[in-house]
Amino acid sequence: MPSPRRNVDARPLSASASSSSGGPGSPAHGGGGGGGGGRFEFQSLLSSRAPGLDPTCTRLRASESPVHRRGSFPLAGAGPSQAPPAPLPEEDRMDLNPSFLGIALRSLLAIDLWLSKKLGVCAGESSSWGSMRPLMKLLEISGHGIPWLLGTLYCLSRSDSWAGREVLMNLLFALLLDLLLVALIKGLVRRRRPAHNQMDMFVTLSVDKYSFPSGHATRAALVSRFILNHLVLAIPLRVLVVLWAFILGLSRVMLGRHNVTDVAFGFFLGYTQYSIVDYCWLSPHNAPVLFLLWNQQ
Ligand SMILES: CC(C)=CCC/C(C)=C/CC/C(C)=C/COP(=O)(O)O
Repeated sequence: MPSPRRNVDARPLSASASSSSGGPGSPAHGGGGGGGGGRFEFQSLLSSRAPGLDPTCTRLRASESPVHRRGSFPLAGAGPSQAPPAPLPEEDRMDLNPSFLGIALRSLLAIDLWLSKKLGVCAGESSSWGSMRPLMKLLEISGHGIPWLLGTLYCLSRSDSWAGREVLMNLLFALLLDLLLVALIKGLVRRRRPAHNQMDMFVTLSVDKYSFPSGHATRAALVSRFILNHLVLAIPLRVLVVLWAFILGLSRVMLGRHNVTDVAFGFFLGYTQYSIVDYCWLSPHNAPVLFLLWNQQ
C-alpha cells in the first residue's frame, strides 16, 4: 500500500490517480502497491519541476534511459519510511541519454585530439621532429595572407593585359573573401588552439588565437584551385601545386597550430570559396567601375 503521504501528493497532479480501482495511475495498475506509489511520486515530482511539460512525454523520455528504468526500482520497492531519491535535473537526464549524433561527435572529437597530438611532432624545438620546425615555418609563410595579398597587388600593378588584370582582380577578391569568412567563423566557433602550440606566428589578427578553421588550409585549397583553373601549367607543376596545398595543411598539425578537423574543414571551406568566386566572377562587364578605377591608377 502506498503511504498516505504519497497519495496526498499524487492526487491533485494526476486525474487517474483519483481512481482507486485499477485506473492507469492507481497502485494496482502500477504493478503492485509499492510500485504504484513509486510511480505516483515519480509523476508528481516531474510535474512539479516542470509545470509546462507534458507529463506523458517526460515519462516516455525518462523511461527510454536504462539508468532511469533502474532508478525507478528502489523507489517502487521503498517502504513508507524511506524518502524517495531526488530526481535528476532535466539537463542531466539528457546527458545520460545522449543521441547517436552526440556520441558520434564526441568520438570524432576524441579521435581528432588524440591524432592531432600524435601528429604534432614539430610543436616545439624539443619535439621528436623539432629540427624540422624551421622548414615548417617557412611553409607557414608560404601560405600566409600577407605575402599572397602583397604579391597579388604587386602583380596587378604590373599587369598590362585586361585578361591578366581580370584574373588578378578575382584572386584579390578571393583572398579578401577568405580572410573575412575565416575571421567570421573563428570568431563564432572560438575553438582554442591545441595546448601544445607555441603562439610564435608571423603577423596575426586577433581572431587568430582561435583555430577553427585553419586559415592556411582555406587559403591553400582556394589558391591552388584558383591557380589550377586559371594558369596554364605543365603537369609536374600542377602536381606541385596540389602537393604544396596538402603539405601546408599537414604542417599546420605538425607545428601544433591546429587539430586535424581544423585543417580538414579549412580545405573544404577553401574549396567551396573558390566555387563562390567562380560564380561571382568579376569582369569588366559586371563590375566596370572596379576595372576603370584600377586602370586610372
Ligand atoms: C587586409 C588584411 C586584413 C590583412 C591581414 C593579413 C593577415 C595578418 C592574415 C593573417 C593570416 C594568418 C596568420 C592566419 C592564421 O592561419 P591559421 O592557419 O593559423 O588559422
